Amino acid sequence: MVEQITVLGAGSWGTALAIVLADNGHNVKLWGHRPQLINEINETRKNEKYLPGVVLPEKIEGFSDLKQSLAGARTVVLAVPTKAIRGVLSDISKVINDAIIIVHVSKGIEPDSLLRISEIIEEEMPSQLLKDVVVLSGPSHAEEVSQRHITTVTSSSKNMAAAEYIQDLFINQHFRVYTNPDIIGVEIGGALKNIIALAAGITDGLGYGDNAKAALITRGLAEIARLGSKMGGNPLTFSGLTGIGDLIVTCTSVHSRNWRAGNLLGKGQKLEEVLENMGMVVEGVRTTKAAYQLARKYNVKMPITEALYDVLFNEKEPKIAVDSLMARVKTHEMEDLVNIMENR
Ligand SMILES: NC(=O)C1=CN([C@@H]2O[C@H](COP(=O)(O)OP(=O)(O)OC[C@H]3O[C@@H](n4cnc5c(N)ncnc54)[C@H](OP(=O)(O)O)[C@@H]3O)[C@@H](O)[C@H]2O)C=CC1
Ligand SMILES: O=C(CO)COP(=O)(O)O
Repeated sequence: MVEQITVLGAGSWGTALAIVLADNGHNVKLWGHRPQLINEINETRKNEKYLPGVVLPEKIEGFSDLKQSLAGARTVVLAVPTKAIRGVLSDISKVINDAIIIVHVSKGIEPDSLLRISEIIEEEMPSQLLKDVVVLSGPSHAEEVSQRHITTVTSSSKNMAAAEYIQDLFINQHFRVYTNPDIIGVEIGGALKNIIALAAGITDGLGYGDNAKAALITRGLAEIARLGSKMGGNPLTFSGLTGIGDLIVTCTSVHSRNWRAGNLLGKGQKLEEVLENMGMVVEGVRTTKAAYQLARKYNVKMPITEALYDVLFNEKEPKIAVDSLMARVKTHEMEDLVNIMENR
């Protein structure tokens, strides 16, 4: 069935997902807060800053007026950086009258409140305006999705019927969507992989090789699963697309902004300089702060996160942080896994 869907956020991911939906025959209203970018989208069928060279299908119409973009919307895809989410939700609730399904695609955790994005949505939206919250997450760089390269993601919600509805809207021959009822595990995996990608960029920037990256991916997964399971996620979710899958793609792809930011840090640039030059969101920085706080709250060992926290926020030299990780007290590789399985 052809639907009308609103995508909020005209950056790389919002625009790439609008393409998937338009390819599936849906009418897509793409909202961005900068009128100049929206004019460019409508007049040239391009979004050169975020997806250079990609031609946007005619079924995508750009809007800079939020109320107009939401008129008649039943399903709304929220594709803005996590730090913008509360503001955008508050604006949405002022301009809609009927309940909507929100599909969020952002990867982060809010520092201090330590809330996952679906929890922020439930907190911020009046309940009579919110039908369901679904998260769509997985190994999916916008650059490749916009070129119809094969991609797999996961749709998750407390309400499996809603997760399946979103699966149906997005799935096609090159964008395969699975479902998973474990929204906690899906959101935690998607958010925390950015921390490990920053660390992988740092080790690459320092000149270490593939062994270091493999170590980060596997030991990173151990600490993500350790925290995520304590928070109520299913340990098996971390071996799926939104866990190891997203870790692999983000730690190894030059498309990753988190990996690129880490790489520049490893080469000696300062954090402020790196973020200024990126021009796109690097979610892992804020999420490192949140994960550091979560590790303390849940009393979970997260050595990679803690080492990165010191590099980002305590001016620790990346090389010294790596050296201290390697000099930690020796331990049993599977200790974590045994504990996770026994605690369930
Ligand atoms: N890019 C990717 O491959 C993927 C990204 N994601 C996630 O999607 C989320 C969005 O990332 P992505 O699209 O890549 O980020 P980008 O940096 O590419 O784009 C972010 C967009 O959000 C806009 N924006 C920033 N602040 C606000 C605000 N207060 N109100 C409205 N719009 C705002 C930006 O506008 P402006 O131009 O003014 O800065 C820009 O259009 C992130 O959480 C990311 O982790 C998930 C999967 C894949
Ligand atoms: O989440 C992503 C791929 O799955 C995008 O990662 P970056 O934000 O690091 O580019």
